[in-house]
Amino acid sequence: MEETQNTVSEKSQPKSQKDRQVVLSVRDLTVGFGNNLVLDNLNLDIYRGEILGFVGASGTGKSVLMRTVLRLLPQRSGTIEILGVDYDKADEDQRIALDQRLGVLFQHGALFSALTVKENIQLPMREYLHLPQSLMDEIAYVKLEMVGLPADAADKYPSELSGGMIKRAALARALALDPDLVFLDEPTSGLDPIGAADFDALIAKLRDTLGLTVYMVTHDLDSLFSVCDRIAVLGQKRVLVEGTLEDMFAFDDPWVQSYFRGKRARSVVRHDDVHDKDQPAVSKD
Ligand SMILES: Nc1ncnc2c1ncn2[C@@H]1O[C@H](COP(=O)(O)OP(=O)(O)OP(=O)(O)O)[C@@H](O)[C@H]1O
Repeated sequence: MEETQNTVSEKSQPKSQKDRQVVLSVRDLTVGFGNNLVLDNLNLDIYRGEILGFVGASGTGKSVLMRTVLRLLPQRSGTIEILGVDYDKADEDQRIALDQRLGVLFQHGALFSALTVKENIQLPMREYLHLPQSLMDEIAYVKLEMVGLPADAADKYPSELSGGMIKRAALARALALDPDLVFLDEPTSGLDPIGAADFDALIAKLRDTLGLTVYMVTHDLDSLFSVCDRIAVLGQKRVLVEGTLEDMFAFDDPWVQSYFRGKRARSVVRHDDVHDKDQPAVSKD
């Protein structure tokens, strides 16, 4: 990241980070709609195996960035490299191969209501792979188990599931092709605190066991404080700051300060861990 981006300097990052593999690299990305410039020369890196929490005030462009990275929206300028592939320069075969290495959990799950859970999970397999039905069934049951859903959820329709089950079923679909990089758009929104904490724990477990890299757009302070390795804040049409929670606490910006040091944040941070009165420590419980 260039220093002009106001990112945390390399000195304050863990030393090993410099050697880590960049899985997603966004450079000088500009996206807009008519006169509405949403992202202006934005830069962002995500490293292999990390859970990156992406935050920002409502309407700053978090969804626009995610959708642009997923090629669902066009960019005006800039480059996006995922797993070493620049989609704009890639040929058809490279694009298809890249698409299979990405998993997406859209906000509210976005399951097809006319399909059962099993059929939803099998959609990516049908699109990209030519497998016998019996094998696709087997894989679907493995994915269900992976996300903590019972086998009998397979034949249910989305309308028969609770909000938490829909998120898990959508996650199972996102994992259908064993992706390297998973995009989660507000995965815990609409869940009660216990359901949200369980979902966070599931994401951390999947990252640990499958070696996933996770890009998580979230407003959930509990998620940021409990499972995210790094945080990036979107503001003023670019990444204002990226780094650890301590970097967020130290960053001099009114929105960042009120978000990470506000009343809501203070209720999540464990006060008995506070090292000094200006620098609250963070609970990882
Ligand atoms: N398809 C589109 N056409 C025109 N403008 C759009 C489109 N999608 C998003 N925008 C605009 O881009 C800006 C950023 O929207 P976006 O949905 O990315 O915000 P966000 O940070 O995800 O907000 P929230 O946290 O509320 O979900 C808004 O001004 C929005 O109106």
